[in-house]
Amino acid sequence: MASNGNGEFTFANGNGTAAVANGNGTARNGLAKIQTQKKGNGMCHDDSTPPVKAQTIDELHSLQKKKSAPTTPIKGTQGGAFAITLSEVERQKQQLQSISASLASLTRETGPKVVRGDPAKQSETPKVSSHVSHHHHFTPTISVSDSALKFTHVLYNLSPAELYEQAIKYEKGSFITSTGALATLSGAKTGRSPRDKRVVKDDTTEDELWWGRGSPNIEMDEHTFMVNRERAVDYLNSLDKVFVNDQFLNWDPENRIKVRIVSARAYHSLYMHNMCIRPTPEELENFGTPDFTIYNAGQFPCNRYTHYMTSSTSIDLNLARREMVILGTMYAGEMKKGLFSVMHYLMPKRQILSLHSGCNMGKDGDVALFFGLSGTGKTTLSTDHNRYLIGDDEHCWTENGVSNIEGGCYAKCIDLSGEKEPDIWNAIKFGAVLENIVFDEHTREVDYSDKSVTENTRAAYPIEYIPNAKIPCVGPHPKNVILLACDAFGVLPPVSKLNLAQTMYHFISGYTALVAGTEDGIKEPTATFSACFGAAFIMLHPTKYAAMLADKMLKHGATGWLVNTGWSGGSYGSGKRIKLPYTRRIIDAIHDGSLLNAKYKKTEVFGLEIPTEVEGVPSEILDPVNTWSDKDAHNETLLKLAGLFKRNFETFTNYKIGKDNKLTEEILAAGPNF
Ligand SMILES: Nc1ncnc2c1ncn2[C@@H]1O[C@H](COP(=O)(O)OP(=O)(O)O)[C@@H](O)[C@H]1O
Ligand SMILES: C=C(OP(=O)(O)O)C(=O)O
Ligand SMILES: [Ca+2]
Ligand SMILES: [Mn+2]
Repeated sequence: MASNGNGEFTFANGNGTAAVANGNGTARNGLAKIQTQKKGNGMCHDDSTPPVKAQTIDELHSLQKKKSAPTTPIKGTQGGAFAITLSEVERQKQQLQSISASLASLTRETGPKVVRGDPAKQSETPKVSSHVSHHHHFTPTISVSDSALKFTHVLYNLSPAELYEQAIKYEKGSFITSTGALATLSGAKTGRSPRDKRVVKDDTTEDELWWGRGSPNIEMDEHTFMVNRERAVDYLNSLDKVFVNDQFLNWDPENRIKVRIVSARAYHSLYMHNMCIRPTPEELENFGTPDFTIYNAGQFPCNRYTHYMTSSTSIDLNLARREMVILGTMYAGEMKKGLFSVMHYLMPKRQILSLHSGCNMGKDGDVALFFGLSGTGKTTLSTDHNRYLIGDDEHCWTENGVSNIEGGCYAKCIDLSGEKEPDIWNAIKFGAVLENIVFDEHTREVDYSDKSVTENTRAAYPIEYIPNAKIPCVGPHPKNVILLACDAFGVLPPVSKLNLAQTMYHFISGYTALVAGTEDGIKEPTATFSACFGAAFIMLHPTKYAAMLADKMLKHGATGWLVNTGWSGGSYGSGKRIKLPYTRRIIDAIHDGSLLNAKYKKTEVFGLEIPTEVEGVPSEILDPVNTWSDKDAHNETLLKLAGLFKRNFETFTNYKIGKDNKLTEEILAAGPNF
């Protein structure tokens, strides 16, 4: 090695001849020239790029992360860096105390000690906060349990990127797909467990809620709730770390609910980050005490020796305590739909109607609601490239119009295709959670047709991932109320115009059909009736919601429609599902008003008004009987379904709907006649 006199060194190459630098920095023999320069201190430096401003690797790594911009100081503190620091410290302390109170055992006097941050990052000096009961002052005694000595690390409102890192590092089954979504597994449960959803029956709820036959509210007592709550809290505190999300529900600022979700998995934290409304830094600063708290200890089972427990899963709602406990299921939809149940209790108390529906708005401000049970098309049809998306699943209807309860969408993605549903397809990118999908182990490309894990594969993404989402997610009073039924019998028309009594009849019935093959033992289409198209989530008697809907539809002149997104040309097995583009044409014709003034005829048995023509849809499919080759089979199936409707409605014949008997009588008469 020799200096050439101007600070450059040349290296001898392999065959003993010196490589000579040429003018443009490349050695003549093709090897890159290594340039160095003599500095004042006589040491050698590579000056092709400015030197890094670090002396050690640790220092270098510390340069990589910039401190997040300081959030604005709490109102009332005067400017100056010192004041900001103080209030920031005080605010963080209050926040930790609030979380500590959430996680406190209700039987032990002290603990847990909560500390902010990842336990893996030892360098962070812990800001500890320990919950001390109001009744006792903390004095260490021998009765202090180990759990009171242990830190609970809290990962508070992490960003999607941080949650990705947590999931990938610590949760088996977490992967990044080729489009940047986080693929996860929800474990043994890949759908909701309605038979394990319990509600505390106390003096108040006994009178207020819907109990008994048909009701989704399976009773439990206060004590059993506390047993399960303690089990969940102890489990969460035994972990290295827990995730805490403080977020909002409902885009209507007057009726916004503050929710806290304490969970054990980054997957659950990211899911709720996407599904609830995300607070701004300022809103988070002034968050205070949550209105409702979820303890998600889903990995941990409930104790079968506990009273009322009938399986290892229990989803427990205590309205008085404003708490929900989840044991024995990691299906994320329990959290979303659990909070929806809470809204179905809180909102009607304020004369606000809560709706299990999608909602979108046209360019001219016309709003449509899409009611329907799981898989009937709420998400698919409310996500419409020509309209503004207000929300895909949960809404409120107030004196002022509609508002979305959530901040995200939860789409079924079995057989999802980019051509048919481009907006949902494109929303599955960085930040989106993909549950139980199957992907290529090398390319990480998702195979949406693969049902190996479950048929109920799902994508959860923030609503702003849909390009024409309406933010804030509110709109004026609905013009059209569309009831979706996926009729696997193939006898309901693709579209019917309903009068108010019919709308109420079908709303209370809440019909859809499960198809054979999805559940063991189901050999033919099975009718499901779920009052208000969401019996699993309502808390009051269905007639309460129905009366409110009738009232609002009448007042605002909304038109009801029944749309069959299910089978045509025969039942499941012989017929086919109605093509999505046809359903979309029908929905377009409802939105643009053309269907309101079309020519109609009345069907037999159900007495439904069906149009004779819809633009872009073959006219022969509009009356189902035309599509069946075996007319006798059609008539038989039609009567069979009508019978099921009748039998289901018997439960409601003794109830009055609304203030006058006239509406009740009209609704009873609006069902099938035969
Ligand atoms: N004609 C149709 N109308 C609506 N959805 C259809 C139709 N045919 C097939 N589908 C499929 O049915 C599913 C509807 O699911 P989704 O919109 O998520 O329902 P929901 O939100 O009501 O649970 C989607 O996978 C969609 O692609
Ligand atoms: C999450 C759910 O909602 P939907 O199927 O209506 O989208 C569910 O029912 O579990
Ligand atoms: Ca549903
Ligand atoms: Mn949906």
